[in-house]
Amino acid sequence: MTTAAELPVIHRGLAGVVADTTSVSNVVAATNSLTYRGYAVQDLAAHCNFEQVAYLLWHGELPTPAQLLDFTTALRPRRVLSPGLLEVLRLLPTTCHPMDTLRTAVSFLGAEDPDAWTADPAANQVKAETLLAQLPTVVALDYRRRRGLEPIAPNPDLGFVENYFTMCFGAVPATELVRAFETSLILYAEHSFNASTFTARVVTSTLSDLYSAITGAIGTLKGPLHGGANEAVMLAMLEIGEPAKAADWLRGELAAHRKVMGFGHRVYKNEDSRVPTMKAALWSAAAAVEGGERWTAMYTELEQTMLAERGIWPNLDFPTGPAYYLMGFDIEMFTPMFVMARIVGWTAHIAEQRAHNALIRPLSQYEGVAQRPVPLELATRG
Ligand SMILES: CC(=O)SCCNC(=O)CCNC(=O)[C@H](O)C(C)(C)COP(=O)(O)OP(=O)(O)OC[C@H]1O[C@@H](n2cnc3c(N)ncnc32)[C@H](O)[C@@H]1OP(=O)(O)O
Ligand SMILES: O=C([O-])CC(=O)C(=O)O
Repeated sequence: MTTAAELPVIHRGLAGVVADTTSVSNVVAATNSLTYRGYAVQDLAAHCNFEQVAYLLWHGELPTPAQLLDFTTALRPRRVLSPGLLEVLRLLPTTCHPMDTLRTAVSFLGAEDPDAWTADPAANQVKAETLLAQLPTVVALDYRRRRGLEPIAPNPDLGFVENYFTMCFGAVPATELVRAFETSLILYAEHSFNASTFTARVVTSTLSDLYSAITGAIGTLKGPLHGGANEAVMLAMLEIGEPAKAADWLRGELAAHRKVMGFGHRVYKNEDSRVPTMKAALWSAAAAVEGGERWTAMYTELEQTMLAERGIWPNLDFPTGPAYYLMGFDIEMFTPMFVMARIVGWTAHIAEQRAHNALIRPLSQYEGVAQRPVPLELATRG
């Protein structure tokens, strides 16, 4: 018989477990810091565009101007979707969540790619870049088809952010909104062993293909305890309606023992390293949109009340929710837009997992009924 002293230590939710090494990014909770390949994310958000950051995460170094030109010249024409994928998207019900559209699109791209199973790092890098190029086209097309609008073709002459806005709305909005969106993509691009990245690494650890890993990661990100929180934040803000009602609403949620989406984090127990940068971007976006101060005022009320009541800080999904709303995006597109950025982190981790693979398979402590025979009266064989 196992004594209490012999029972293994169980790390529910793998909390506090260091599962492997990584050189992609470093989250340091003690100092609220996040670096991508050694660069502070705040620095990257201040000085780089999203395509530069994607290059950095994939290749380990920021691109020289010539490397950046080569990279974007190769990437931008690949935004066009195949006829097969367009047909699949046409067949999807408009009632499904856009994350289901995206998950199905990636799964189909895997089915359509005769080389999907390759183990060649260079071939998988090309696939990662194609996903970065094509996912925004899928999200924008899905947004428009739900409204009965014709798709707007991608424009290879435009940068990532400008092209995405144009495919959605036919125009590029005010500079403050463009900058806020680019900031959100940079901040969302990577965050070490979060649940969706870990999913991608688990799938990859079986030597399955990149599309399967990304399909699993999209399914994981969709949940409201992870990426789905950015949608839940805005739905809550709309339900609250007025900043003056925010504090009472929040106290009511806590009294009812409900989680308040956009607050708390598994790793950061003080402030999420990315929030001050995204909060500043939200404030600047709000100043550029009529009525924007309603959402910044509500942000402040909710943040202050949560800190006073529970000492729990907002996470990145808290400022991105209202920022995306101010940019005019439908709420159900918020998590797909997180995917458009995190595809970079996921595929960087898939490459790293493949390069130093070990099958991911933890143990469990059994607590079910003790071993017993099949009752003879229920036996159908033997
Ligand atoms: C990009 C991202 O994925 S960031 C995360 C986005 N997710 C959310 O915003 C969802 C809301 N937040 C949460 O559910 C949690 O904070 C998580 C899942 C993100 C992290 O949670 P964990 O590390 O597992 O901590 P856990 O959920 O156990 O919380 C610890 C305590 O704080 C409380 N708590 C944590 N977050 C919240 C919250 N958002 N609202 C209310 N209470 C909270 C818990 O109820 C728990 O209290 P208890 O000890 O009295 O039971
Ligand atoms: O790290 C986490 O657990 C969740 C998160 O903030 C992210 O994935 O960006």
